Amino acid sequence: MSNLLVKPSKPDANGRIHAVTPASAEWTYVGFEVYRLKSGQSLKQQTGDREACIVMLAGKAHVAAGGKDFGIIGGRASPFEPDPWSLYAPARSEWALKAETDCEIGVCTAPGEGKLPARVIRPDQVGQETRGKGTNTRHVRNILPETEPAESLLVVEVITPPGHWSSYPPHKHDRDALPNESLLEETYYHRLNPPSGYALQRVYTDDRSLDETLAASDGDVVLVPKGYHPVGAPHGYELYYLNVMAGPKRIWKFHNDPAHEWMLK
Ligand SMILES: O=C(O)C[C@@H](O)[C@H](O)C(=O)CO
Repeated sequence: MSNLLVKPSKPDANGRIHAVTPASAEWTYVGFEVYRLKSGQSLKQQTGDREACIVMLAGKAHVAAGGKDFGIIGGRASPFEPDPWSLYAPARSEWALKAETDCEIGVCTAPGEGKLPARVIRPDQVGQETRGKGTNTRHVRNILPETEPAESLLVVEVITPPGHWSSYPPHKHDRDALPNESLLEETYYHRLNPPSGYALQRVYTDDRSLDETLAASDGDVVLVPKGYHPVGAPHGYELYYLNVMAGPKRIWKFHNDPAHEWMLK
């Protein structure tokens, strides 16, 4: 199986089903974990030299970070529902969470020094946009875009309707060459509705030294260390994904594959 496709494991004692680290992904910046917690279960982490954005994929939890109690956040029953709640925890701090209901939680991390205060990111602070035309239409929720404070993390979730494509036409961001392109590693956490479906994701470079087409099932993570990374949702299956991006500069500047850029005109 491809090294770019990461299957969920059985939940460990803390409910963790994914633990992507810079070491496991063989890259430098992005870390990503998923926890499935039972109501009443608790979680606590020191952030160390990384900042964290804890996304409530589903369920409600009582949260605290940076010595501050933020009360109960969350509420949606699944990530296919709108209105994500998240918690930002700076580097060199501690965050804690107690599940008020069964929860699914994404922990997105990237390097930081601890320059910013902890905060809750409420649904009304999340910019929503619909991108594309026809079967390229998809719905984007900008949880932590470059216009909002963080040191290196970028976090976004996307709903791709059945039969549609997203991250399309194919684009890449793998060269530290601003103002034309930025270098950002990226993870995709895929969920399918209904869960028996799969998404198809291709990851490829111009010279095709990397060219893989992956079938991502519900709960899989796809790693995008470099290259173009379009995604298709087959007929009958709605696709949700959570993207985490980070690199040397906190700017999302992508480059479209010239072979397919014509469709934007
Ligand atoms: O517009 C989309 O379809 C989402 C993508 O931009 C996705 O967030 C991504 O690939 C970021 O590089």
